[in-house]
Amino acid sequence: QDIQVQPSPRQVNVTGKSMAIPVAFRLVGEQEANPHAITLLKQSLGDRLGTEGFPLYVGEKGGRGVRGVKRLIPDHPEGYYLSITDKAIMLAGNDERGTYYAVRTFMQLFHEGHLPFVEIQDYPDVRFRGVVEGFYGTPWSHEARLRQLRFYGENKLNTYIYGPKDDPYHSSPNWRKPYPVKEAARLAELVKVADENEVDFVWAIHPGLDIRWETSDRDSLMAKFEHMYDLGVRSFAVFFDDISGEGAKADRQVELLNYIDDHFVQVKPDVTPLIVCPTEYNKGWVRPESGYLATIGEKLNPSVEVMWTGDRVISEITKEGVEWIREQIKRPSYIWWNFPVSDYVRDHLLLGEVYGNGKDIAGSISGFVANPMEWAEASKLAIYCVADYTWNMQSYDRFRSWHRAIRAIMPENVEAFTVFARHNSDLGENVHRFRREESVEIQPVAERFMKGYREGHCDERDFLALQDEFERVAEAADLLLIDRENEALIEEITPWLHQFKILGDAGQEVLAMLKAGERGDRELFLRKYNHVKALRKRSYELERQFNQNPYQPGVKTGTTVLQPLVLDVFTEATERFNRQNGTDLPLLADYSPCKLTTNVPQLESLPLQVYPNRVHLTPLLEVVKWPVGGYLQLEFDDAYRIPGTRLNFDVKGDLSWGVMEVSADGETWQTVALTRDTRGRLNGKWEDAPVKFVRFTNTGEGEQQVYLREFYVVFSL
Ligand SMILES: C=CCNC1=N[C@@H]2[C@@H](O)[C@H](O)[C@@H](CO)O[C@@H]2S1
Repeated sequence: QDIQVQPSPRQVNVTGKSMAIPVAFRLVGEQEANPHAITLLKQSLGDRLGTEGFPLYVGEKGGRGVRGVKRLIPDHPEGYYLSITDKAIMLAGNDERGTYYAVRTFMQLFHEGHLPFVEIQDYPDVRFRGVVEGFYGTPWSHEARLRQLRFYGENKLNTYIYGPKDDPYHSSPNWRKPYPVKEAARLAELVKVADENEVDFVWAIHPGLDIRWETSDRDSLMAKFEHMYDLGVRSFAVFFDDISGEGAKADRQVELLNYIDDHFVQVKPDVTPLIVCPTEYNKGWVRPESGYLATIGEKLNPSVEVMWTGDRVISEITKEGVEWIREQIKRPSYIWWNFPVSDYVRDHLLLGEVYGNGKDIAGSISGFVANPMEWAEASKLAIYCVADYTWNMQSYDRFRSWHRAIRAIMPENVEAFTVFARHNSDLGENVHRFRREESVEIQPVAERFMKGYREGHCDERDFLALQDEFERVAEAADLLLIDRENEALIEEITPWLHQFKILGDAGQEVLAMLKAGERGDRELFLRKYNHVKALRKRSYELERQFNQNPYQPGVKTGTTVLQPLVLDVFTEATERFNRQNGTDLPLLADYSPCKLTTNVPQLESLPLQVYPNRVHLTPLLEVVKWPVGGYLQLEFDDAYRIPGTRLNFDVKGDLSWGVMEVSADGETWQTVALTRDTRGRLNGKWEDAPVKFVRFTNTGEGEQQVYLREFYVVFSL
């Protein structure tokens, strides 16, 4: 039988034979072996484990128990040798963590009451593997973190980096302060559970927003690290990302990091290498003239790990890309992979396969950690696949891994969760232009069917296939809504499950409406027409009710294939009905009264949030570099009054370099006076003749670095 072990082991030799699981095991090596490995064994074997019975040897290279197989143990960090024969079981680690991983693998080999005779030699491709809780948005809860750490133990991930942007003790204003008692106790518990699961708990600090390059702040940072050390933390990181101004200076950063390395990390006996998240953390943001990366490469202690997100903020990691950055920073990079993070597309769930990263990058990276969604349980799908990919890249198979992840996370509802995940994986339009495949199997059917329908014929086979898919969508939503095996996951995705149910119903009904139209059954057509409109309205209301955040409020599902199909069929069938019957039933307008044009590179594909009388620009998390002459322009489909407009760039000082103007024709422009309110936001309004254009331009002397915190325009006829 083929051995199903997660992550996929490197070298497996099976003999095809197996034995019944012994009723008792004689454990050899308990005193010397990694105690967490022993604890795990006891948990899984229970009272079968004792001093009599089938010999079970456990221990690290050099230990008495595993003396005989010393040369079979892979000489790599966290490597292990495992063998099961009719004589004995051997679980031998190259180091303590290797022994723990040998036990993790051993536990997966019990199935159908048999133990296969097998020999495994295994070790990971990537040294540091895991997750960085580094997203904007609601930080994970304490319980969610505890579940994550146990999940990492099961999947041989050895790193969890704590760096939630919205934790005020990680970032400004309280990075200088110790945690309050309650939070401190919870962090101490996380460190303990991480340890039990052989996970390095890395505590990160994000001081760059307001750090002053003086000894007082340096001492504050050192004191905070001492405070975290006292809580049990043995791994540390400093994040200098998403900042501008003083905090972004490379030589200052390097001076501080080397000081921390020399006076803290290197002097404590048990602290792992310091990790830094640089300000220029992707190739798209590198300014050769700034010499930032050169300073890092030449002056930063070689023992410090440097994080990197790839060619862009959100990007696939390629061999060429990691070799380029390795040249710049004079060391392997520690990849911060921005997937499945969704803090820039918060109305979407990213449940698709993990793909696009090179299988040949292991030699040029020291770490690979995934930045997840604020939905901890839902992120486990991608995290499971990252565990498989980073442990054994060459054997990684994106579909096999994704399918096994679903089985691991929702064993009671594999089919339903597969349908749900299949149609909730793309991001839709977004400022980073990062997209993922979605609804891959049904997409060609939908495209072919719609093309044929527009040409006047309705392919019966495709019709039935689409109807079947929408039925499966509706079934999956209901099955998952009542699922009790993973309540934390269902709680996270419930808004999307309701939306998914509506989508399944709407799809079936719009196809029934099409059929009624084909048969000339007016009465039935109108019934279906009204039902689909009702479903669309329910969907719209659901969007207004759940997941309200200032960035991408709402609940999107099936946005790449299924939703557009429902809209296309509805529009086509309704237009036909109107022509045949001389009626003018309204279509489901998805038009937008406003479009954005800009010459500021980072704003190019910025989605707009359009409401009945307001249009919002999606706020950005990163620093926006606004060049001289850079403008951002909204063009409306009609002339409107502008009773209010607001912008907030979160910059100190005044905004004398910028001007807001309106125009009726795009030729002649009038300036809109802006007044600053108590929270530093600039407000304006235009009450004269209605206008079609609103724009904001940098008319100053130099490039400006701003945060696009808020920019909206209220318009009314
Ligand atoms: C290597 C450093 C990466 N630092 C980053 N900080 C930001 C993260 O906090 C965001 O979650 C992520 C996605 O919006 O974008 C950049 S990535």
